Amino acid sequence: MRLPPAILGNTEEVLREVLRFTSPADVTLSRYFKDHPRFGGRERGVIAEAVYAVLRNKSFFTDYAGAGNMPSMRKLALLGLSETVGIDALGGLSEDETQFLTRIQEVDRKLLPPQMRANLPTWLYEKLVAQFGEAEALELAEVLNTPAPLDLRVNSIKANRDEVIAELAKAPIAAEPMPYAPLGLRVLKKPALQNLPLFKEGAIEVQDEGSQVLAQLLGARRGEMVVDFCAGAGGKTLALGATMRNTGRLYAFDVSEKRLSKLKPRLARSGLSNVHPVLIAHERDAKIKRLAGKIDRVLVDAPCSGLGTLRRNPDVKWRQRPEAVGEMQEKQAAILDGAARLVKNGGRLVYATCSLLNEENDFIVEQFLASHPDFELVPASAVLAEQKIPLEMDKYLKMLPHKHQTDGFFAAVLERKAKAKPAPATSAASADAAEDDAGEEA
Ligand SMILES: C[S@@+](CC[C@H](N)C(=O)[O-])C[C@H]1O[C@@H](n2cnc3c(N)ncnc32)[C@H](O)[C@@H]1O
Repeated sequence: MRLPPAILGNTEEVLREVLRFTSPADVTLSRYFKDHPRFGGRERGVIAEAVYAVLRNKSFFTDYAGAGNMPSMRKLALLGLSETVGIDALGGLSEDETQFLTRIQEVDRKLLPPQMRANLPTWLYEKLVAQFGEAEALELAEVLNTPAPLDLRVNSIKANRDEVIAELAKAPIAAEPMPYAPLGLRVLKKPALQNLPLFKEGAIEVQDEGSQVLAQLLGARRGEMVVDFCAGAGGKTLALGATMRNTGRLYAFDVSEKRLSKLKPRLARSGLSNVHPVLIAHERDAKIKRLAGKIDRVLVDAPCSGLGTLRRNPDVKWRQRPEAVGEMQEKQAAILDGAARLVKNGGRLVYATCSLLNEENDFIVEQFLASHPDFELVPASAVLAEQKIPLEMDKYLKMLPHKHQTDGFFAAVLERKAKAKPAPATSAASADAAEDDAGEEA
């Protein structure tokens, strides 16, 4: 079905605003749709997808939209729309516009210069090539520039995976179990879920498979004291609460009141009563102090560049600055250090990000281990085996879009060494051992 010709002008209008990069693209789009309430669901979807297509392909599109007399923003809007719905669905195009789109469709994108093919800013392209090598960086970039699938987590407090598949099928919505997350389902199209009883009653939550695996890596158990240090709107908190079978105590800390407030309705739907949201001022807040050394498991899902989520947030690559990565590192190290104080002897601390950059991942963990000799790394491979998750990993969990069809996630499991029992001071040897122990704890 052909789209109304006016949609081109609207896409151009909102695109101009989005490409100023003064706020996240989803925020600008929601504001625009609020100001233009006449759009139906389909039109909103088409405009939003066209804007996202431009963000994903910006290097290539801007290069081709630069030449000629047609205004470049109109060309970008045309390119975004034709990428999403195809040229034939666009009504009222001039001959010039049709010719322009046909010419671009004929370009073999595989022959473009590598960075244009990757559609990444220079600084990021260079970092990814240095880390992965050019061939893999291009493979990664290609997947990062495609829309993410829709993943669900079944809330095991309310239902099991088979029940949810059967219930979705009645809608009818096709969903299949995911390979790594034991409660994960991938929905084959992208239907609206908000009005389904399954959603309203808290039997399902939208959550990327990688995020589900990451929560699982903490290994939270029934009756434990657990802290989700950077809980945000609670994506991982809800998964942890269900893993704990709604027992024990799960503190959800965050410095953002706005984000924590988004956790509240999700919590109400989930049926969990073991979660305690706590607004903290910073990672050394006095509210944290009283829990020092008492917590079994702490998750630090640290604030990061978010570059692992480009499939969902393609504007991030254009909005993020290389200098910001350095600022993030300082914050990440400080939060990890603050959170580590909570962990009891023998307890576990998981440091995680949704970044692809070693600087925010391996580097932060290595720096932490060097300055915290009372912690040691537990290889992710061992924890995944414990959790029966069929993923081949080494020291760290590294979920990658081109390998695992998830967002990019990093996680490291750190364990506070159990304090050795004081040896009876009857011999010189045991006195030496006690002294060594004291040195380690200092
Ligand atoms: C990656 S997001 C967390 C996402 C969340 N865990 C989820 O699964 O939906 C990082 C969070 O860290 C929070 N944050 C930033 N600085 C913090 C600090 N010093 N202490 C605790 N949380 C902090 C941010 O407000 C943000 O919500």
